[in-house]
Amino acid sequence: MRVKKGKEKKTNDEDPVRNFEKWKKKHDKTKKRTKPPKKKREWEIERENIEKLVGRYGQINPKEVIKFSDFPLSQKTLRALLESQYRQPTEIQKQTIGFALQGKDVLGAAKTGSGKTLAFLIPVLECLYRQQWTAVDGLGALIISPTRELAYQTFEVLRKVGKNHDFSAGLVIGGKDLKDESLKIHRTNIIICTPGRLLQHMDENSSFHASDLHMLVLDEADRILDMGFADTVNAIVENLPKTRQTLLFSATQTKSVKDLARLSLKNPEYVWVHEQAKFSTPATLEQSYVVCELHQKVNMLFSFLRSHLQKKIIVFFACCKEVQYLFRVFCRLRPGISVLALHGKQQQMKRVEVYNEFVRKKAAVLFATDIAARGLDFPAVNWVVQFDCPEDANTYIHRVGRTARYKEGGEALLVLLPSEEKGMIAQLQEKKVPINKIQVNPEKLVSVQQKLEAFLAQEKEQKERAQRCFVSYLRSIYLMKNKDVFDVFQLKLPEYATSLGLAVAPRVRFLGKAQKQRETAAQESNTAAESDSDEELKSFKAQLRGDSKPSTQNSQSEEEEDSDEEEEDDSEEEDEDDEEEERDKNTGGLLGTDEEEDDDLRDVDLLTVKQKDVFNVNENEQDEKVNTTSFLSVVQQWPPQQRTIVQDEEEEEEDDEETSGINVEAAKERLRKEDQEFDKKEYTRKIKEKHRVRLAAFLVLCVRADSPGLPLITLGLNSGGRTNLI
Ligand SMILES: Nc1ncnc2c1ncn2[C@@H]1O[C@H](COP(=O)(O)OP(=O)(O)OP(=O)(O)O)[C@@H](O)[C@H]1O
Repeated sequence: MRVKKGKEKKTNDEDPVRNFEKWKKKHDKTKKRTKPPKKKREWEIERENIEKLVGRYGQINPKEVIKFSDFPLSQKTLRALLESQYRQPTEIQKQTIGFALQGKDVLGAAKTGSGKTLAFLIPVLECLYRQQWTAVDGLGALIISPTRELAYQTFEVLRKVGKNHDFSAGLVIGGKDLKDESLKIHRTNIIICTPGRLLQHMDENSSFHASDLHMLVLDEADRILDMGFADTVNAIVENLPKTRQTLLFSATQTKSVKDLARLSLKNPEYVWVHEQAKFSTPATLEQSYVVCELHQKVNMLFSFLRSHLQKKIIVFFACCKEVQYLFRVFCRLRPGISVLALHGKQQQMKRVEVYNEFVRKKAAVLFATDIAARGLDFPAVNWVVQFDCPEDANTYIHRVGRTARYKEGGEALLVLLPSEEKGMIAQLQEKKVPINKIQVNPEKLVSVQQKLEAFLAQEKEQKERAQRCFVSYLRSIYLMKNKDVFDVFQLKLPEYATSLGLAVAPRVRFLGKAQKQRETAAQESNTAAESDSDEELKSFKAQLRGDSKPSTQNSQSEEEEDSDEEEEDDSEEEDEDDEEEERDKNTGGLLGTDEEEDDDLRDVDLLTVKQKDVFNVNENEQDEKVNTTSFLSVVQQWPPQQRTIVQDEEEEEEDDEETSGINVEAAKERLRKEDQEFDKKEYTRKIKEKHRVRLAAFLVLCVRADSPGLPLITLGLNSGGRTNLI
């Protein structure tokens, strides 16, 4: 058996064909083992992915896009969008992202709240991703925002949607040591900045260079221009490489936006999403206006807040001093809802704090100047109340744009003086804003004047604030360009002063001067009409007439004079703002809960709305007429007969306690005397204060130079969204 086996084996080994087959098999195996298929490196895969994406750019058809994933976007961006709950692009995003990916310049205009921020952030991220941009490549994209708040907000969105990328991003908005910022800027890939600060870096920071910049974004271009940054932006644009791509976004199409577009864009694609739209404001926004005498406005606002305790409301005012004063007194009046204030005289950190607090709160009222009007995205705002008439229809549109954002519903109430109604409504009509006239139920109107008088009698500082509020409001009206809407001489000043709690209207020097100029001009124009034969004299008088109008220059000098004074107490006021808010948190803000049940009922009650379709939008509602007479005949009474009606008993008692020790008539008399003395003392005080403030400002500057501030927060947008302060 053994021999046989051995024999067989021998025979096999000797077969050359078999041996060759065996050898070949063995050799092949070895070969495979020694040379595994080549694994592609990460950057190669990325490059292939990029090539595939770019290959699809030409086929983008906005009409076929439903989800973000229908765009050829990187996985890193798509994942972040999904994680941030952005699934379907809005119209402006659908229509602009394709062009921007293809490398075209874009001029995009769309209603407020329509999603313009993502329309430029996605292309920015994709542009740098395509270039495989890294930290060492420096500045690749620049986003210019009109205000610090908007820059901050855009930065927050960028952190969300860019978290899977490895780019660094920085916020350059001023307020911090330039040198410190300079060191970080050149290592930052995406900079979000305000125009003034950026130009300062370009001018003063030798290490700043933007020679490799790929993309420039001008966000809220209309606002940038309105704020007087046209020259600054032009100077910035001149310093940037011509090869860059530029995206310009605006909520409104004005002539100056088109001028800027001509200067900064090359053969742009114009995307005007709502051009054909019937209305220029979101369809989900319900808009109304009410005509109210100036001296009833504070009462009206208080009554409004009392009937909307569970809502999130923004109230827009004409000037900072008005916000400062009314914020304080409203905190003390305890409307039953948390009151916050946001205005330009607050320091940056404070503004960010207030912004975040209002974002967090479910029900609160934010008193704000137009600083909050554009671009700021506060979630779930139910109401926008325009306590003071906006400068123009565009400002109106921006203000109301703080509510009814991204398919949400919202309501807007515009408060107009009788003298403002005709001019402003005509403007809104022209701008395709559907707005209905409504009226306030006079029975539900609560008068707070006695309480204000009592506050002012108790605190001299409060009285001075009321006086500054009075003067500042008049100045803001006086400075308005559109005299068809804003006529300061039609305002009833004594009544207005009383409505703020002042016994006597403060003297307003610029109004006195303007009044004299008006009279002179009127006389001269009469004389001119009589002597129309003398051409030379006529033109001279025409010149005089021109001079006599309240010119901006004149008013500016007044403004400067007063602004010195205004700045005096800023830091002081801010501290007090904090204190007052603290007090509010502990008191007034808590009152809301009791009122929850009948909130909606009162809402209906105060605005017993006899809606009138001013633009004949709803033809079948035409028979509902507005009846303003009953309301006005009651509310114009003086002294006011009404006392607070909408109050719970507990509070009524508390209020009585608060005011019971005060004889209001005696207090008024005392105030009157004080006011007489006030004018005399004012001049001396101002001079002293100016010296004090200059010294204080100098000290503050010295301190600030050492203290850390917000502005340059350079963040790595790397995976996990870690925040790296560099
Ligand atoms: N595709 C989307 N899906 C869901 N929500 C979105 C989308 N795009 C934007 N939003 C949300 O809509 C709101 C408005 O967006 P954004 O602030 O970009 O509007 P905007 O057009 O810039 O407004 P404004 O002109 O007032 O600045 C934001 O809360 C944003 O998170």
